Amino acid sequence: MAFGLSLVERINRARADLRLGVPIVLSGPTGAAVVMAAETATADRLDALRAPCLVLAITRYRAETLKARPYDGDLARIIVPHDGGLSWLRAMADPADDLRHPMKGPFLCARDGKADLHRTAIALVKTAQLLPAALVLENPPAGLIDGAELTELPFGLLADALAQETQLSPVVNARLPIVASQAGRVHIFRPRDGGEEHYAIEIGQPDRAKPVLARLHSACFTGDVLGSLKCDCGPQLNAALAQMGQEGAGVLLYLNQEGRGIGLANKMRAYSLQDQGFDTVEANHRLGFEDDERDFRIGAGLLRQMGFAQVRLLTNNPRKVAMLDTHGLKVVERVALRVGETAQNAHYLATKAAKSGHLL
Ligand SMILES: Nc1nc2c(ncn2[C@@H]2O[C@H](COP(=O)(O)OP(=O)(O)OP(=O)(O)O)[C@@H](O)[C@H]2O)c(=O)[nH]1
Ligand SMILES: [Zn+2]
Repeated sequence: MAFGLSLVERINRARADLRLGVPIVLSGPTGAAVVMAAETATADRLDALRAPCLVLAITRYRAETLKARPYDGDLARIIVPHDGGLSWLRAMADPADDLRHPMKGPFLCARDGKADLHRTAIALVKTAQLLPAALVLENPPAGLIDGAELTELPFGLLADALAQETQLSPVVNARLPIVASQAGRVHIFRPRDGGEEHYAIEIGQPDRAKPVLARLHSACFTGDVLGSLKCDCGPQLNAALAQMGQEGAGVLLYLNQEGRGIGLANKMRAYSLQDQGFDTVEANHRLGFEDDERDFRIGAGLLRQMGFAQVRLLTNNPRKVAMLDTHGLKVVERVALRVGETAQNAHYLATKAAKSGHLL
């Protein structure tokens, strides 16, 4: 069975399928369910799935915006109406036109039976960085999936597998002199689950026996690369590296968790909603996401793997401090990082302080 796929490998295949618009199958002892991401569904595949019990699973945040009943607490199961076509589906998943077409209901929401399968379907779609909305057809007719060669996942093992801490392996490291320091070194780490690679920029040779000046920086293409004035990421990145350069030692983790973990496409959807007047937290919620979808365990794991046990953490985000503390890193000091305030990001920073607990 050398070529038999492990669960992690199958989950990754499923993720790629969902991005392609290909359905996947979740199977358990009581039967199977077909799952397809709303964002990438095609008209013919939606028609193939059509049945009276076809459900669109969305998170409670999206349900609140749509005024649908989240009977399952954290999610709602909306029965797909018989005339609900692709444009209905897209409008349910994507809030871009909510303001132009505010009333999409009334909706019929399922409340019988369990929602575990739907919860897992949404979690899978999220990890594919698609809009968090999934079509779920339980007990599909045999003819629909037989011979279709769809990726099949054992439903019972999925929730645990998805919640597991990402294991990262070092790939390579090489010297990289940068403006902040001649003694820079970039390390590349690759997750064993086929997900995003993450990077560590080590400045100097930090003493592993002492607290290291550290930053967990989340990727921000718009801020780090383009010099966006909507956030403070670019100046924070440069200021953190500059301080490490001045002190002669430090480590900056560049975590590929763009858009607080929702991916660049979804972040730009959030920006488009911000253009309609919503703040950064409201925009995430209207899309159906939590305000922060990042897994900070990745940063903790990387620091531990690099031999660090204590940090002086450059951040204004108390959640980062708390997460490191609970995952084996002692934060001996929080070092404030307040740079890059502009007229354009004042509201964004104020929202993070008011709603996400950021320290001023
Ligand atoms: N979803 C979403 N993500 C955003 C928005 N603005 C910036 N980001 C992302 O937010 C992340 C910024 O994270 P960090 O720089 O770690 O900031 P933080 O959590 O405020 O913590 P500190 O900077 O350490 O204080 C990056 O991944 C950005 O891409 C936004 O309006 N919506
Ligand atoms: Zn940014």
